[in-house]
Amino acid sequence: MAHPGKQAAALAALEYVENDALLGVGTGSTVNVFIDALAASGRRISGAVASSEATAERLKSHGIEVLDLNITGQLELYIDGADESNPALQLIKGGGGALTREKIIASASRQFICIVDQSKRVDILGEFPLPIEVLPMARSFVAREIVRMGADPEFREAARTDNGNIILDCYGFSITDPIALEAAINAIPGVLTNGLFAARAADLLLVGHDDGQVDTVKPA
Ligand SMILES: O=C(CO)[C@H](O)[C@H](O)COP(=O)(O)O
Repeated sequence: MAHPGKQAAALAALEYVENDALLGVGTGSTVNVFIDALAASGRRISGAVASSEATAERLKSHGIEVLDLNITGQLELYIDGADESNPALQLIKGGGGALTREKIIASASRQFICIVDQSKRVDILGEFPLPIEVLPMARSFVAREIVRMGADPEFREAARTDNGNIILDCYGFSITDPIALEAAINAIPGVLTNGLFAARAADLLLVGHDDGQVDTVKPA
């Protein structure tokens, strides 16, 4: 049973799904509730682009067709969770390691609705360690660059992304300018992407509370 706040946010997202929609679908426990609820709701969608192998498997298990982003073109709606959101709806994502595909699909979608429980809301991003997806041969080099930038990278042991890469979880970044930091980290050779969704923030945040209430939050 998912956390009640996650459950409430995921169910609220159903209201934004139109019949025959082509959806982008994120990754994680909140999204899993959304997928199961979507299937149970009887809403008919044309198909979905999945941000991870796990999400693709879950969608298929419900008989939802999984489509290739190269074929679909721009998507109307992307639904995904997050690890943190600030008032501008800039996010830290990647706790589940799917950040690169998530960022691609979010960027290829007209609207990005993010579903979280109340605990994910923060004033300043960075309490949650920032995940960075890195090509394996660049691991030590990128880690040294991150230390030079003032943070403390930790290799996520025994984890490989769906793209065959590794994750560095970075502690202690001072994220006062998320757009600048996102670009600076992405400029390090060997970095595929980092978990800051600042240049492409969410358009709407659905925040679920333990009592089942949901706040609908627009960027401040
Ligand atoms: O970014 C993600 C996966 O890469 C997830 O959206 C994020 O980790 C939140 O997960 P959950 O819904 O399980 O709390």
